Amino acid sequence: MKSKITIVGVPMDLGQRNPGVNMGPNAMRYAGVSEYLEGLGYKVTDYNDIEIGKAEYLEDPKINLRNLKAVADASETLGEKVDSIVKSGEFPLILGGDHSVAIGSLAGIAKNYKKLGVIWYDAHGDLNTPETSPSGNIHGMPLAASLGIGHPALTNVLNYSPKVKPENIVIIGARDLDAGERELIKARGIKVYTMHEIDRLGMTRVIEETIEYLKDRTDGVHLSLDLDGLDPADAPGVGTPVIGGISYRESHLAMEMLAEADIITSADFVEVNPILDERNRTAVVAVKLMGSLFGEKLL
Ligand SMILES: NC(=[NH2+])NCCC[C@H](N)C(=O)O
Repeated sequence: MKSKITIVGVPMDLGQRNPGVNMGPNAMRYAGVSEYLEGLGYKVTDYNDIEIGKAEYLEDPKINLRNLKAVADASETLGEKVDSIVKSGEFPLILGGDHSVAIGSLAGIAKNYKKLGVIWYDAHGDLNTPETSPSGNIHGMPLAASLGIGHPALTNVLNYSPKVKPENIVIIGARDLDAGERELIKARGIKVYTMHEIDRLGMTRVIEETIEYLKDRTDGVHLSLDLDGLDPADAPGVGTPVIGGISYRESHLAMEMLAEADIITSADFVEVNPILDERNRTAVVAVKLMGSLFGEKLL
């Protein structure tokens, strides 16, 4: 793991409809993210928040993409920032914001790798396109966009596409996949550990297999962790909760094993919504998971 971490806050809430997720970065700051990681021996710089535009008051009803322009603009800004962080040899830690922020993070990160791997830790696949999306919410589309599937304003951030290849992706925690997403997963051969596999195999084996799968085929691995991957009992402050999720402890185990294998080169933690939370619990969970990801030991 790199010894310097640069935090970028992305107060993005335009990729979905719940107000409050724009406060996610500050919720994690309030939970002490910088101090916590500094306590583990890292040099942490908080770049503060990138600028997010306004929700669109004039939407094009013909395209099923809410706030397309503002999300695309923010993705460009974030992409450039993240690219420069990677180039200066630091670990980019992106704090969301809704999951549409991953479009920008992946744009900036993937520029620096030939075969970037992605672990998508999430209840959802986020593999929708304007054609398949039941909601028009862009936070349900970032993984598809990064594969080069969807609207050009989202697939071509930083002027290249795709950012990742389907065979370099592992989705962990899926339990709410739309019909179009299931088709895409099958058609592109994306590796998915649904809750069913996690229950059957146990998290230990899921992560062992994930590491084994990604280790040789990739030259860097981005972890995109949506707090709704966890069970809402452990992470209630999210906009699209789905029951039957990954437990708090299983998630720590996953982070601990990833730390031990030392394969993660960048990360985003997204969808923390303090309005929907209970006394900032979900942000605290996020920060603790980061601790394990960055090597905190129980003993
Ligand atoms: N990152 C998220 N929380 N995504 C939720 C997506 C929900 C649903 N599949 C949609 O596309 O609208």
